[in-house]
Amino acid sequence: MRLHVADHPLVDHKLTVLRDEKTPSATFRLLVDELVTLLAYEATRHVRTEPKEIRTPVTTTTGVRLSDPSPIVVPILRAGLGMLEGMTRMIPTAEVGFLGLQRDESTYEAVTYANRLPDDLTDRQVFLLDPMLATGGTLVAAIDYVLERGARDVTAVCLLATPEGLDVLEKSIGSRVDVQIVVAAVDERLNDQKYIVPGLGDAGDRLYGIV
Ligand SMILES: O=P(O)(O)OC[C@H]1O[C@H](OP(=O)(O)OP(=O)(O)O)[C@H](O)[C@@H]1O
Ligand SMILES: O=c1cc[nH]c(=O)[nH]1
Ligand SMILES: [Mg+2]
Repeated sequence: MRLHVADHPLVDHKLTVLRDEKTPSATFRLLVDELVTLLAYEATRHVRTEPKEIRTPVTTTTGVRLSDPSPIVVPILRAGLGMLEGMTRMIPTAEVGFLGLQRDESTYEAVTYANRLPDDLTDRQVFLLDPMLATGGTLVAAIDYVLERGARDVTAVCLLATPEGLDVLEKSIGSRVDVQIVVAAVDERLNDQKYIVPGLGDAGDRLYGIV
């Protein structure tokens, strides 16, 4: 497993506003979108390209274009939906699949309630989007899901992670496939309710306002 933690003052600034409990949903949504755009730069460093001949006003030259088959971007509902627009703006040819996973409030286990993904993900680059990597249960379930469908090139883009969650991910997934995790920050720990500390609260509720 490869972990990349963004180290950039703009990311830190936006994250601080995001964490503030006084930040309203409208601003929160905007900031999530902006943060994903910044993280996408690193997350797509190895996006597949192929050569493309073009003619400039001066000469012909060989550039690149995003390869076929196109990458597939998968927001994990609900909160991951807030990251979709920012990511597809960066990869306009990407296809979009959906995974609905919700953490059970008493067992903290991830329960799958929806999926709309191609059956065959062989040779597809997959970008999973979820702002919160807390216990790691949700991301492990999502990665297992795409691995079962043949994906081998998987990048997860998250805003916050915990050391505990990253540990779970490494133990569960790390030996099976080389997954890349791109995060804005790794926070201190989980609290007794398995919330990220200092964190930003419930990302889905803060994005969409419905508890
Ligand atoms: O690492 P974990 O301990 O599994 O927790 C992380 C998950 O919890 C949140 O989703 P939630 O279950 O609140 O669903 P929501 O996005 O619909 O609010 C978050 O968006 C992650 O998907
Ligand atoms: O802190 C947390 C943990 C899980 N899910 C969230 O939305 N926030
Ligand atoms: Mg939630």
